[in-house]
Amino acid sequence: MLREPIVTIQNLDHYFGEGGLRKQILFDINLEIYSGEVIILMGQSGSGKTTLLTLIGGLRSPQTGSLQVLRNELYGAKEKQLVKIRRNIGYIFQAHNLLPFLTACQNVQMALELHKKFSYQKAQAISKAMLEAVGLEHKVNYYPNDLSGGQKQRVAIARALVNHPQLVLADEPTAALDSKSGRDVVELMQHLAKEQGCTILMVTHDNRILDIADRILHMEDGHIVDQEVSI
Ligand SMILES: Nc1ncnc2c1ncn2[C@@H]1O[C@H](COP(=O)(O)OP(=O)(O)OP(=O)(O)O)[C@@H](O)[C@H]1O
Repeated sequence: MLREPIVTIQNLDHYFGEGGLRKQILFDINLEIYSGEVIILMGQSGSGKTTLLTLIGGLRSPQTGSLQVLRNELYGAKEKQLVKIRRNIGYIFQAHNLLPFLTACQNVQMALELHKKFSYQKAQAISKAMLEAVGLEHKVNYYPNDLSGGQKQRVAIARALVNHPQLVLADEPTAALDSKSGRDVVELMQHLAKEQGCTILMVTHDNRILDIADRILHMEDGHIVDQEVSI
């Protein structure tokens, strides 16, 4: 069976700054990511991992080359198109970015309501089910400040996956967690992603979770220098 890439990157460079301060950050990135893959992106601080992740996520615009995500070309795309593509991507960041004045359930529900396809009651039921899937059925009405770091990150995972996105981008999702919670959180992401058939691209410095990846990409000074495929 021919696998179709859901991300195709060709000759992508990226620069920050203007005039004399202009600095090249990414150099001729070429990459294909396939449906259902779990990919880990590693590399030293400043090597360009987050820049690449935010480009793929439509959070900044490509300046050169070609970047296709979920069959859309992002190079030259208008803000409106980028917003539409972002709705099909789940984001998980190091800081969970939960809204402190909303309960766990309301935080998840908010992501669903952006799609406006469900009634309030239906959205609430789906959000509760998602929190149950991440093992937080007893915490649905808790506020983020009353949850542990690992629990907050689980809520963030529930929020990222509740819309069944085809692509999940995670930037150091375990950085704020102890090793046991970190491991639990990525195993949960991997399990839910395989269940939903979505692709995960995760930036991490955490050597303890490398075994969950199908492929590991190494970045150095803005270049992808090496790829390892897990057996
Ligand atoms: N908005 C920006 N303006 C100017 N320079 C930036 C900007 N964002 C990132 N950079 C620079 O681009 C380079 C790559 O940053 P990036 O955050 O992509 O690296 P990273 O590999 O994710 O690093 P880390 O592991 O520390 O998060 C760094 O030198 C950084 O200082």
